[in-house]
Amino acid sequence: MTESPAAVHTVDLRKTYPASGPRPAVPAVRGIDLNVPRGEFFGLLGPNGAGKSTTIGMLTTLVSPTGGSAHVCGLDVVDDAVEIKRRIGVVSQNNTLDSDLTVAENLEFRGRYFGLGARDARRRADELLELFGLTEQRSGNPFEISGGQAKRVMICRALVHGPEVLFLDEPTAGLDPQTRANLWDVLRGLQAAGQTIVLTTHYMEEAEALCDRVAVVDHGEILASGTVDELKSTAGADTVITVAYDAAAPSGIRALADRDGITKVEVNDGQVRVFASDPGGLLGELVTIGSRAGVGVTDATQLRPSLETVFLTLTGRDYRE
Ligand SMILES: Nc1ncnc2c1ncn2[C@@H]1O[C@H](COP(=O)(O)OP(=O)(O)OP(=O)(O)O)[C@@H](O)[C@H]1O
Repeated sequence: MTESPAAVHTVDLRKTYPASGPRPAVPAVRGIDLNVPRGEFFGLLGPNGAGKSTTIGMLTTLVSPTGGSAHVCGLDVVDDAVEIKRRIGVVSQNNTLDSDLTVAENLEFRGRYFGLGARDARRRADELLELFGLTEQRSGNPFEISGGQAKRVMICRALVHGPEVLFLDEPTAGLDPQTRANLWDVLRGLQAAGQTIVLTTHYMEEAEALCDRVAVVDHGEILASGTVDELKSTAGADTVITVAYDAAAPSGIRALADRDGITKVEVNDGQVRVFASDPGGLLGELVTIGSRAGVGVTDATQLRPSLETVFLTLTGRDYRE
């Protein structure tokens, strides 16, 4: 038996948006290699402007690459765009439901577009609406329901034709925490049923909560990829303590770098950042070292190992900067 091709495979994938008037060309994606096997829940994680939407745009055939190659279900995103569209479902960031149609009609029309007969399209729409707890909204206008419900309708619409890969661009951006948690449950359920899912997110905790594997993207490049646990252990298993002093950091601070359990100490004027595999008592010590030198602490944070500390370790920048 031949193995079916990977859900997503890219080699040195690139996109440079051309210059326009005074605006210079934008190298949004700068050589990305991805391999997403079937059945996986894969996440592209990065801050705003990292190139996530552009990457997903190329994989879903909406944006044409300017370099490298990308295959989805073994098909080339440039040469086989029509066939790829039949094999994938796409949920974009904004509400793209048709306001002239009811919620159910949005799904039925999509079903008809993909070749289902009227009765099958209606049955499929009803099935999905029930599965997603949207039966009560079936006759409503898709712009008169909550943001979370609209997102669920968009996911239903993307699933009408039974796509092999579901792409979601920032599915929970702008949703409140409860709605986000509900949507996470929906997505987990889909994966448990065998759906391959590729999502983009700028929420660390979303990638951690959902994804089997994650690629951390910044400035159009992959900084690191792997399971969340792999990322934490290879790229930043450290707790990161940041302390702001009210004057230049005391000179004794740098000596901490020689101690077991401390990976790195960064001093930037009054701000000190300590990366530690064993952070026990360290925060108190940073305060004490300061007060001995007559320097007070104005702010202190301690981040436990997470994708956030991974990002900090990889880029030297706070994730939300
Ligand atoms: N159509 C376009 N024309 C020119 N530049 C663009 C276009 N679309 C995106 N860009 C630029 O490409 C870079 C990457 O943008 P992209 O939207 O892919 O990032 P992102 O990680 O998805 O961020 P966000 O979550 O904010 O959408 C940014 O600098 C952005 O301004």
